[in-house]
Amino acid sequence: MSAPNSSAVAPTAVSPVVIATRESRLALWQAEHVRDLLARDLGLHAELLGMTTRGDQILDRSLSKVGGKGLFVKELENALAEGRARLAVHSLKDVPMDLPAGFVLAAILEREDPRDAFVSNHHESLSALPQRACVGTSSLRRVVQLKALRPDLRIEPLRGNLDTRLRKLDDGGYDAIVLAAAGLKRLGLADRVRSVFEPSQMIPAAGQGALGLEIREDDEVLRRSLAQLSHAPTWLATHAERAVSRSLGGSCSVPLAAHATWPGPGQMHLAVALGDAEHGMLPLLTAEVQAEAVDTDAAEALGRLAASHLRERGAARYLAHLNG
Ligand SMILES: NCc1[nH]cc(CCC(=O)O)c1CC(=O)O
Repeated sequence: MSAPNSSAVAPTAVSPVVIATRESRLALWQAEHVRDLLARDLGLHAELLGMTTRGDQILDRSLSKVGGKGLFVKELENALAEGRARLAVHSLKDVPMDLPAGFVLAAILEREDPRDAFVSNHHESLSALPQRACVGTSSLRRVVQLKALRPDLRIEPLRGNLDTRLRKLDDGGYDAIVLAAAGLKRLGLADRVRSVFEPSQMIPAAGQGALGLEIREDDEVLRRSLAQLSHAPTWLATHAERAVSRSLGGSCSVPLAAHATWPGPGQMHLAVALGDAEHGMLPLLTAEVQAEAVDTDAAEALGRLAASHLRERGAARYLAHLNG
């Protein structure tokens, strides 16, 4: 990593904090949202630096086959390393479990709706779909859970940004598609949601609906400022969720679901599911754990406990071919 001198400069009204962002409509909305929070809550002036990442350019192949989520993040990190930007805003679920050396998550913002949404022009819900209906999604996590709920469905790949996916539905290519509710809400598209999947039915991805603010580890001034924006319950819940994946050695080619909630004060409940990426033939493995989780260590310990339950139930069989 190069040693940019901007880390010595405290963020002030006169030196804007440059926010590196992808250029999809959702990414821009999220970066603008963070820019507005910096102004409103911290009195900091920020500007956006739009970037096209490799992940955005690859539309024809399943992302998991070409290098995964990291593709969306790496180019933004390069901008941070080179001092072209101070801050990168990410959908947390697209952020790999372990950041490269020299980078940290300075804050995680309060989570938007973490649920998956059923979107269709002719059908109200998954259970209302006719036999052998065609559902679009390229998320392995959604594929294995949809198959567990409705083995008769034909599940077809669906890639592209939110607008592209909705257009492909409207063009008649699918009876229904499944998308994150959070993205649709952020873009003012909540009216496209016919029904939401309760997390008990379709467990969301680790970090779904939350935004992560990434900076250089040595940018301590900005780190202290941004810490004020972090939402503690979301931070703890998403650290538990991400610890499941880290513990299983997961990448995005693993159809892993992890979702933490707060059933009582200080009490965290964590639901996880693991499917079979290769052929979807193995039954969905699930586990639920609950414990007090008042700090990051306890939250991550709960994540590791959930992972150990999955391992006891045979997770190795589901993961074996991934390392081959
Ligand atoms: N995988 C792409 C992605 N990354 C983040 C979101 C939006 C929701 C979020 O912030 O978690 C989406 C769209 C989707 O999954 O439908």
